[in-house]
Amino acid sequence: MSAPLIVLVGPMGVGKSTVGRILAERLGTGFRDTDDDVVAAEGRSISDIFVDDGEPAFRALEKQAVRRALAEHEGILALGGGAVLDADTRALLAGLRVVYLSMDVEEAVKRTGLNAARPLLAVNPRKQWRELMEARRHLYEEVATAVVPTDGRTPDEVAQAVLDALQLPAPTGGATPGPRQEEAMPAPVTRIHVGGTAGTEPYDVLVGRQLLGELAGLIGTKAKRVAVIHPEALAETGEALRADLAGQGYETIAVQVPNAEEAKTAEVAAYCWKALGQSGFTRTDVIVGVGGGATTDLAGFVAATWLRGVRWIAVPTTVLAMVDAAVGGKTGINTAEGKNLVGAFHPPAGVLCDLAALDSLSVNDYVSGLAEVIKAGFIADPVILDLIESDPQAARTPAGPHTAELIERSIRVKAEVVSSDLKESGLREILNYGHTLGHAIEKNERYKWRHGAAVSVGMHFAAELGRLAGRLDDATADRHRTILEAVGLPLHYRYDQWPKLLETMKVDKKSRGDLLRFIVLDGLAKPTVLEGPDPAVLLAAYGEVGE
Ligand SMILES: NC(=O)c1ccc[n+]([C@@H]2O[C@H](COP(=O)([O-])OP(=O)(O)OC[C@H]3O[C@@H](n4cnc5c(N)ncnc54)[C@H](O)[C@@H]3O)[C@@H](O)[C@H]2O)c1
Ligand SMILES: O=C(O)C(=O)C[C@@H](O)[C@H](O)[C@H](O)COP(=O)(O)O
Repeated sequence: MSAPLIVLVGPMGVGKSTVGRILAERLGTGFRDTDDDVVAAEGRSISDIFVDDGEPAFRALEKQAVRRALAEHEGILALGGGAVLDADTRALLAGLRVVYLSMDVEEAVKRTGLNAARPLLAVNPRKQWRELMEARRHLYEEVATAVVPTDGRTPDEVAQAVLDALQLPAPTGGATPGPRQEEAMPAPVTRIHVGGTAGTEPYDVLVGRQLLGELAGLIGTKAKRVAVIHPEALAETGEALRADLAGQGYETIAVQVPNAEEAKTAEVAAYCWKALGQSGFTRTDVIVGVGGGATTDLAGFVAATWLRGVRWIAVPTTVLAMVDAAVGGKTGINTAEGKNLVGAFHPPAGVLCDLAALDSLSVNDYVSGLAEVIKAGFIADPVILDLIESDPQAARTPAGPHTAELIERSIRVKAEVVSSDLKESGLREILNYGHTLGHAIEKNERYKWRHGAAVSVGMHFAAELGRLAGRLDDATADRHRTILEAVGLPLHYRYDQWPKLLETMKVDKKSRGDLLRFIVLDGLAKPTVLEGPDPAVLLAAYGEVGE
């Protein structure tokens, strides 16, 4: 992976571009400016972007431009004045030679004045400058390996001061080697392969950080248009992705859909189809679904149905979507009669699980995703259960010591199953552990419960059913309660709702005619099907769950 030789940060007007060009010339390397990148990608000035779209929109574009430039550029890189406001950007600068070019307020007002090309200083420059610097100075200092004052110096003198501060001699020929290359190691990426079955293409699930650079490669060169479908909560991310892809030459649209289950409706699917139709989306074009499982289920379904199937890429941003929803090609929407009743098997062309996305999840949504992780533990990989039980509190946050391992292990479980049975003709049914009752609870709650919470209650029920049916030992059945409770997932639901839940379970996708079918365990990691259980056993199992 490449890294810039020197990164220049500092306030607007300090001379990063002028000094950067001089440094590039002296060091025999190239110069790049992320503000220029944004302007080129958008075809508008920065002032216009601020005025038309607002500062948050500009910051999102800037963040993508910085990320891309850091990954691609080996010379001198100047960042926009506010780039360091973003915590992810600051993290990306760790280990690089970063020089903060500073200047005092008098010099700043002299240099910037009422320059309309600098939108943040358009009114009362002296006061605004002070406020800006109060907010930013410590951030420049945080990322800098050297601070070089520019007051009273010519650009040539500043460039020399930078070389002196970094102890970099200007070479007599050729470029100076990149900075501390052994320290700027690429972040590890795990690649989990999903085999193609039933005439579908194989694909990979990538787990790591800074993965969005992989997107264009997955979209490929045959696509002319890309539609980024994202939920309201990820408006900034969706727009940043769209702008990044636009900067790479694709015609792009961002399609914002409601958060969570409200997106999984025929009306929202129709809204997406309309957006595709109006943009002239053809069979070679590509949909990117970025968001939680509800969004990836919808985006995949829209991809499956538009022109009878176009390629799509999943960018899951919740634990649940990474470990389950985005992998395996089950796409769909809900109807008034039940969960996921309309859908298609339509695998993605690739899945990018960028673990950094998890940092903005609410605890509730993070923990909800653990239900599917725990499911993978009970049906196939008990090491998952051991890891969670070793510190359940730590497992509740993305900062926990086993986050990446838990996610990767769960994806491997899913990948192995769907690689051999895409269309759920047998083995795949085991992934529905806890879902028969779980889906009925979701419907009963009009989808106000998170899927993971409902599946948690459903797994408790399945464990009790397995125990009462004489299949599951007490220790493993009890382990369901302790682990689910330890991470803060629910075990119980309203007892009086049983008749309604039973009715809904009759239209579960595993039912055959009037025969109810459940996934239960014959023992730890030994899932099996329980067909047509005695109604009295069902009720007794629910007796343990109902309250
Ligand atoms: N297709 C499958 O195989 C499969 C498997 C499991 C679950 N699912 C489906 O997945 C859905 C549940 O997915 P989920 O638990 O991810 O919920 P979700 O998609 O409803 O997301 C939960 C909330 O988090 C928001 N969000 C998403 N990413 C965020 C982020 N990084 N930061 C902040 N907020 C963020 C969403 O907008 C939403 O409001 C259900 O519809 C379920 O049926 C499908
Ligand atoms: O991938 C599967 O197969 C699953 O069953 C995974 C489940 O966790 C997921 O909730 C899935 O959407 C359920 O599918 P459904 O066919 O029961 O609607």
